[in-house]
Amino acid sequence: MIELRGLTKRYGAATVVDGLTFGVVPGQVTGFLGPNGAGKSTTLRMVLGLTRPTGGEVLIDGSHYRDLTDPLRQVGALLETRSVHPGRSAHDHLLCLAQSNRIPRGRVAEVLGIVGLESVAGKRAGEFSLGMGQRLGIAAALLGDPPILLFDEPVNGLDPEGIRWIRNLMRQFASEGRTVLVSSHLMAEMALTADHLVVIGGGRLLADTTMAEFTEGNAQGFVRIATPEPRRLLDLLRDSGIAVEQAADGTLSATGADARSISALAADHGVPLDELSTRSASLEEAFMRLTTGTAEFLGGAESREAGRR
Ligand SMILES: Nc1ncnc2c1ncn2[C@@H]1O[C@H](COP(=O)(O)OP(=O)(O)OP(=O)(O)O)[C@@H](O)[C@H]1O
Repeated sequence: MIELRGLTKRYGAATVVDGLTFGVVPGQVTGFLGPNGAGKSTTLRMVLGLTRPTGGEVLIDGSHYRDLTDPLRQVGALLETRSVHPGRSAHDHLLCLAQSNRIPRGRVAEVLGIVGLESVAGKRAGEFSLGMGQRLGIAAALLGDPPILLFDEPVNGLDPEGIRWIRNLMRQFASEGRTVLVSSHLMAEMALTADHLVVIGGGRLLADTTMAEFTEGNAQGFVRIATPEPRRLLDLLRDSGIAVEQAADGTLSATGADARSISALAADHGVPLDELSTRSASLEEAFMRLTTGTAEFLGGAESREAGRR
């Protein structure tokens, strides 16, 4: 169990983690989601005692990280920036870690097996692909067979096969009763991996909910309408109490009414329709709505848009 209580980090005038309070429980995958720069890595580094909080605290099974008697056996972590000596083989890297943490050397072969690196155990880590490097990082996190595992953006840059492998591994760890906290900036990925969701933006807690609740509350349907008379139909829909927005391409999106009643309304007023289709909003859109304005780095048009806000 990990408990964050009012966890805060300031760098100069910037508050990058702002009073975070939430718990991460065993037996499930908790997704830690937020746009780039939201403060996820800083939070995870504070959990691991690598960055000192400005305020608040983190408890790991009731203790601060620095007070853990055998940290590698209690918490395993895969961070974004890893330090592996490029000239050292995967096997030797793990052996070195095991020896300095009083972990039996037999465990090295076990973890190499779990992550599927046995056949390249003698190869220099500097020659590893990104996916193999991730596997090695996970092997290191597993060395002490810890009940708590943290993963910072573990699927970044991986191919679909690698992503699926990591996803299954997380689920397996959770089913073994471990506490699994995994950060990501990809909602769709979290939807496939996490049971519980903690969303942050601008260092603040935006949501702490089960994945099921988030999906139910946000995967709201809407009706997309294309018409040569969008302005007229927009007014008609609004006058009937139907919430409707017009997109940049001129199409309308209506919520709170089904396609049949919109079609009837348009027919009654002689408004021609080119398209009428029922769509479901993606979780990615719900995530964007939740975090809009908090993202530090958005691409292209979105970034300029955010800059104007
Ligand atoms: N050592 C530091 N000194 C000053 N600012 C920092 C430091 N470390 C992080 N920051 C800032 O803190 C903010 C949060 O960064 P952090 O890496 O925790 O976010 P993140 O959610 O993990 O983002 P990403 O997905 O891009 O890794 C950013 O604005 C970053 O520039």
